Amino acid sequence: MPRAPPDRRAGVTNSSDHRTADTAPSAPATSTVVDDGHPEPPPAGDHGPGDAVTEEQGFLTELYRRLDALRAERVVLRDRYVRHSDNTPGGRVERDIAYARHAEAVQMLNAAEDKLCFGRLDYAPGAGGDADGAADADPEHQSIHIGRMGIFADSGDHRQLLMDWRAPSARPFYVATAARPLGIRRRRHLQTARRKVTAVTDDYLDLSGLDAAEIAAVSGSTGGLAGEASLLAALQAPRTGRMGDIVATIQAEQDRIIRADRAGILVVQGGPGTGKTAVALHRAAYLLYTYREQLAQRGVLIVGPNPMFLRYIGQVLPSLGENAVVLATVGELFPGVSTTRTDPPGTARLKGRTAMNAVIANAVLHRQAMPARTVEVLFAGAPGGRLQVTRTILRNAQQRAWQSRRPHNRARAVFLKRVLDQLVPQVAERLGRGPGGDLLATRDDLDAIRTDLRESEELIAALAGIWPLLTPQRLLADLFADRGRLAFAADTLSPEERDLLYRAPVVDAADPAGTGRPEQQWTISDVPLLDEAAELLGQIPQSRPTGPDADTAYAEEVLDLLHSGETSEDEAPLVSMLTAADLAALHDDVALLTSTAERAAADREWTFGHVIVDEAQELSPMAWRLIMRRVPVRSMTVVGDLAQTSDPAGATSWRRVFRNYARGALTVEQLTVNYRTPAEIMEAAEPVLARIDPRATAPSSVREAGVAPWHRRVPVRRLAAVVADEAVAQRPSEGLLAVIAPEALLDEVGAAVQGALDAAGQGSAFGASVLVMGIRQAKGLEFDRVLLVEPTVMIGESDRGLNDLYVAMTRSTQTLAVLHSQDLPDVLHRLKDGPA
Ligand SMILES: Nc1ncnc2c1ncn2[C@@H]1O[C@H](COP(=O)(O)OP(=O)(O)OP(=O)(O)O)[C@@H](O)[C@H]1O
Repeated sequence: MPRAPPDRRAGVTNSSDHRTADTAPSAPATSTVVDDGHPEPPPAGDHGPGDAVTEEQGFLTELYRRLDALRAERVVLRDRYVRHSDNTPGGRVERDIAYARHAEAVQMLNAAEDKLCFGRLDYAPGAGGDADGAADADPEHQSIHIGRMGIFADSGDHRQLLMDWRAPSARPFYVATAARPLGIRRRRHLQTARRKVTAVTDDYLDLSGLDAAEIAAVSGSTGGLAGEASLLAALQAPRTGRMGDIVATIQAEQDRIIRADRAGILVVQGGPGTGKTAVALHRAAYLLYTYREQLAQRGVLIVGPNPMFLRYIGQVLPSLGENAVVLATVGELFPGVSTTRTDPPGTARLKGRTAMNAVIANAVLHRQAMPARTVEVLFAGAPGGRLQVTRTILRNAQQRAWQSRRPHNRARAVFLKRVLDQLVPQVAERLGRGPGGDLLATRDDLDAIRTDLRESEELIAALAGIWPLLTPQRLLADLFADRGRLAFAADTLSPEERDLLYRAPVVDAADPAGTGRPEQQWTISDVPLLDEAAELLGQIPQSRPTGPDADTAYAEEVLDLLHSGETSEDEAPLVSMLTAADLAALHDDVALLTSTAERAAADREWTFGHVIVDEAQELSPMAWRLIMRRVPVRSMTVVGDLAQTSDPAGATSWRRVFRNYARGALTVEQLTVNYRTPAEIMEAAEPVLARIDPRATAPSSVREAGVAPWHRRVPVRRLAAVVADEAVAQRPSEGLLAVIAPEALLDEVGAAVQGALDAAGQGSAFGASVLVMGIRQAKGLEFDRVLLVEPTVMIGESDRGLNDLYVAMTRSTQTLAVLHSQDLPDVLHRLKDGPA
């Protein structure tokens, strides 16, 4: 049963009762539906019954014919390149580039197959060239069809058959209203199934050309949300576990966010189901289309809360023909580490604090601490057969290394060089001094001594212990496993806080040193710390790099030396003309052979052209530091809901989160219409939201489900069994049922549900239609039905338990039932009594 939201076109406003010209009541709409057995009155104006569908079917058939032809052409071109190569390196590169280009085009054409065309704009008479996009319209019919991609006719004039939804000319399809028709007379929504038109709905935006009878015929019909019939059909459809695109039904204010300027940080705050994820993904597609040159090279990074969520959204961009995107959780943002482990709440909160910067910087400093007394090293050429590596020598070298301002691993070269420089005269002493007190050693003698010192294993081993090469993993594993190191590095933290960081080393045969096997212990909150450590440590210089890395490494090394004043004069002119990127670019032809997304995902220092963060409220301040390093241009879209924050280190204010990053370019938008959760469930969830934040307003639901959410109390010993029976009873024939339970009950409930499904002969596993999960996995997802178990325990499991309850309640698109043995939390008083 459709239900009008308070402001039907206002998906985004700054306050719920704010109306602008854009949100004025829309024009009437008429529908023609075929093949569902319920034809509605014919559209007024241009067509008789069924004419519209027939007309559009003719167009669609022609369009698919063209799509097939384009695909066939591209397949031929692609396959020709598989066979073609002149077998020179240049020829192979040319072949691979051409192959990749044609393969990508084929992929894009394949992706456009479903719902290729979903709309049409007819321009008002005289609007012609003035109307936005009129120049692209069919000159004869003054109309243009809108779809997933741009397609031109094969004929000589290369007439545009289909306009890409992202083109500026397609914009009126999403934003034109009766109050602001933008030169559009009629907007038509097409519903299609495979290659067949199933329904056509028209909005008349400019009634001036119609006579009184025509106006009467088109008035009094549905009106309201743009493309209401298509929208409601999409919203009512059973869920598949994969998010779909919304290109056909984007609402005006969602469109404003999708097409917002690329520069700066755009924060989209919105309650559950308001389309934040959908909008963020379509914005990525829009940006990749509009700024293709820049973004195809640098790529777009999308950060989501967990791997299940990334799988859920993973199809949306490919279905829009876009692939230059990296999807990752925070646990995957440090190449070489991939973790879903979490820390206990207190530890996670602490590791998320910016105070950890200083802890890590101190941990590095601790590894550069000089010994308390002179280090003696066996060396045959030294007086007495021992080198005296004094504290003065070491301190001088340490100072020079610090002055170089290089990260630890690269400053080490400066440190070693300075120590050697100071040891050379000590050895040269053996050759004696002249009458004036000068060393007798010649320049050649000094060079030979330096070489001997450099090759002395004893000396190198001694110095390696004083200024060791370190990976971020080694630094952190050593820090967490050693209370002494923690006491030095975390001196600003309390002893209790240091205890939270301490992690007893895992000792096993494969790790005799007993410092643990960090790769098995990393948690999501460690990942930003590893990244911070990587910044301070720098890469470990490769002794003999090969391939493209060799050029980059060499160039960087040379440039570093130049900047630190360590170069000899004859090196300077050469390097001053080059950047590291210039040198690395010599090998770009090789790099091209892997996709932007693959290269970006594997490179910690990769910077993206745009970064999108979903469920952004969950990120800690340390995680934000990591993300900001990936996007120095600060072109970002951040979507989230402060009322849904679960993470103990998560956000409570957007302005606070971005205070130090936005450089004045921060925009906060609100979404206020809930497309997912039915009104009955939102009503029951309102007191929960009011308890989380009394000032917050729940988003208004776009529809009702016709079923009130309910609860039932059962004895504790029967809880799991009752949940299981209910899951069997409610299991939908199409769509998904989620059982969301507190972590403490997950195993028991999971086993009971599994057993009941088996007993009922409904599949060996949960199959596709019943899922049992905790709140962390449910984040961002949606299901047709939700069974919520023991809310009181859920609330007690976390500092942000009420937020978790709010998230769990709002995952459903149809029904919600709560089963519990403990008292129902008072915030759930609006739930009806369920069946006994
Ligand atoms: N304009 C639209 N047309 C069709 N479907 C839409 C539209 N906007 C949103 N939806 C649908 O509404 C549902 C909720 O959207 P989405 O998951 O993006 O919301 P959200 O704000 O990210 O939710 P949450 O914060 O609760 O995770 C999805 O099924 C999405 O496809």
